Amino acid sequence: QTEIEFWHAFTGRLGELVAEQVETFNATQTDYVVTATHKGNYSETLNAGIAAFRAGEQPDILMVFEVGTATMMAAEGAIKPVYQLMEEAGADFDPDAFIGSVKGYYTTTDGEMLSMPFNSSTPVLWVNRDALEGAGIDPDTDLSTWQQVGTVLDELKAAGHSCPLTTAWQSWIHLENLSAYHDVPFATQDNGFAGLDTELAFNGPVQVKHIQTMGDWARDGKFIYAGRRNEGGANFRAGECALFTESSAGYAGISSEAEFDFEVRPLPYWDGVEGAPQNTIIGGASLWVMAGQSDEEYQGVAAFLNFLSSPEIQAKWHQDTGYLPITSAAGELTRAQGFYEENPGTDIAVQQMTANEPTANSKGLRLGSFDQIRGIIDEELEAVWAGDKDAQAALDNAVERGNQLLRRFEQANR
Ligand SMILES: O=P(O)(O)OC[C@H](O)CO
Repeated sequence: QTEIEFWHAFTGRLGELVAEQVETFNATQTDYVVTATHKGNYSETLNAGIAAFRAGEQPDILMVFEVGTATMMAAEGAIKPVYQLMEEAGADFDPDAFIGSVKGYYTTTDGEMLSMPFNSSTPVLWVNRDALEGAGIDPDTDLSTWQQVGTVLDELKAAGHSCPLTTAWQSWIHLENLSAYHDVPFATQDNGFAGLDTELAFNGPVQVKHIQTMGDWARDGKFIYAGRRNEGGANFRAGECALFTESSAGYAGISSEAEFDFEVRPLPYWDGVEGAPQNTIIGGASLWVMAGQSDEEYQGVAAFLNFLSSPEIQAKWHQDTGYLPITSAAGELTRAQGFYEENPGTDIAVQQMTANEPTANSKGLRLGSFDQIRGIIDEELEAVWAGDKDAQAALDNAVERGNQLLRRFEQANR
C-alpha cells in the first residue's frame, strides 16, 4: 500500500470526525493508506508544512486555513496545483461542482483551482437560549442587528450575567467579515484579488464604529474577551456565555457538548449601513498538495481528495461539523435527507453566504503574510478591549503596520 501523509489542524470533536473520514477512505480500498497527523493549530500547521518543505520532508497533503491562501499560491515550487494533479491522475474532477464563493477563493484569476476546498465555514451568532430566559429575556427576541444585540447585552448585564457576549476569531468575524457584510473594503484592489499592490483599508467609519462599540462593551463587562482563536468556545459550550460569535463549524463541539438549549442565528449587522447585510465570506481551510511526491502518491492523493468531496461524504461532513456543504450536490443531498428540517438553523450559514451576489468587497480576501497581519490586528484589538487605545488609533496603527508586511510580500513575489 502507498502511504499518503495528511497533516491537519483539528482536535476535539473535529479531530474525531476527520479521523472517521480517513478510516472510511482507508476501508474502501486497498491501494493506499492515508495517515492523518495533527500538527497544532492552523498557524502551527502552516508553519510546520513550510518548515518541512524546506527540509525536504513535506507531507503529501497540508491543511491550510484561508488566511494562508495567498502565501501558498505564491509558493509555486512547493505545491502541486490541484487542477494539474487531477489532470495527470486522470481523475474525474469537476471544479464547477463547488459553490461559487468556495471555488473562487481557491482559484487563480486564470481559472485554475490550486487547492482542494474541504472545510469552509462562515461566522454566525450562537445563542444560549437558557441564558436569555434566565435573565428574563424572550429567547426568541430579534438579534438581527447589532443595535438589538446591544439592548440584549444591557439586559443581560442588568440581570447580573457574567458573560453576555464572547467571540472566537476576532479579526475574521469583527473586521474581515464585518467589512464584507457591510460592503466596505477590508483592503484595496478588491481585497487583494486584483493585485499584490493592495493596501489595508479596515480603518473606515463602519469598522471604527463597530470596534469602538465592542471596546465599550468590553469596558462595561458585556463583551468578555477569551482569546485570538476559538478559546471562547470552551466558555460558551460550558454554558457560561449567552451569545457567541463563532464559525458555523462551532456546531461540531457545541452540538456534542452543550447541556443547554442552543440556537444558531445569522451574524448581526448594523442597521442603517447602506448595502448591509451583503454576504459573509468563507473561512476554514483547504487542502494543499505538496510538490516532490511520487506518481503513486499523487494517484492516491487524487483518489482521497475526490472521496472527500463526493456528495455522501461531504454531506455527512457538513451535517456533523457545521462546515458549509461546499458542493451543490452535498447541499441538495442534505436537504433531501431532511437534515435542515430536523435541525433548524443549520442552513443559515450557507444562506448568509449566498443570499446576495458578492461584490468586490465581499468575495473574500487574498493578502500575503496574512497570518502575521492577523497577529498585528489581534494585538491592536486587544489594546482596545483593555481600554488602552481607542478604535480609530488601534485600527490606524494596524493598517500602517500591516501595510509594511504587504509591501515586503509584494517585493518578494513580483
Ligand atoms: O474555525 P474554522 O475552521 O471555521 O475557521 C475560522 C477562521 O476562518 C480561521 O481563520
